[in-house]
Amino acid sequence: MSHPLLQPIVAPSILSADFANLAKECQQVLEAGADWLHVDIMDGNFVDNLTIGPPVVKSLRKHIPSAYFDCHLMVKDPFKWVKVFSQAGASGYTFHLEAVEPNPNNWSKTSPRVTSLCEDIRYHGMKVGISIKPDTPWQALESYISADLVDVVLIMTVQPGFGGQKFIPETVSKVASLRKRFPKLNIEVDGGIAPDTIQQVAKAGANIAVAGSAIFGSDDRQRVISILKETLKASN
Ligand SMILES: O=C(CO)[C@@H](O)[C@H](O)COP(=O)(O)O
Repeated sequence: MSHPLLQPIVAPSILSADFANLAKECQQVLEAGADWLHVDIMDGNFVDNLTIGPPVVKSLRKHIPSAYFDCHLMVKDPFKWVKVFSQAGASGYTFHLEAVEPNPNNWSKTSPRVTSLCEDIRYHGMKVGISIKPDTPWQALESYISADLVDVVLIMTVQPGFGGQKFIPETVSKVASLRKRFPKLNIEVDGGIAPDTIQQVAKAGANIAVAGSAIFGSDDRQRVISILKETLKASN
């Protein structure tokens, strides 16, 4: 039952939207062709920034009942928020491997904590995502994907914490290795994704692109979304 989503998807990161007009901004990018809304949840602990919490997702869900809210939890304790985000209306719940298993020496093993978190997310009716930072090897995810515990893998192409950073090209080889190993896996990339960087990640095998500043900072959001989508389509 995993990987039912595999298709080109563009997910604007609402972190770069005008928060005072958030519902309108979300509706506008969806009308401009976006597939998902990417919601960056930061707790000022796992990363040095504080952003959106469950009440915001709940309000947005009320205004936009049909949207796919792709929630990216950059938080120290992702176990704590599963139920509350599910009740708020999150569609996908992506946590960081490094938050659950901070010791790199354990990344070659299967962590029962990671397994049980994946199961809990599914139990609460959300798609399961695991994210890794730029320096974390893709192999750390291998056993969870093989065990069919994961719907989406989120490869950070910048250090998590802030929008508007420069894309890290060294992350592209991780996408390529994952695609080679798992031809049907949903691979999402996030950070510095724009019309001038999408080509390399799409060619490497990413099928889901998150973009914040490139979309919300543009005068022609529809055009940016279309370039990202067409580039993903051409490579998938
Ligand atoms: O998760 C994060 C940052 O931690 C991202 O979702 C960024 O918010 C994407 O923003 P851009 O790099 O596209 O501006």
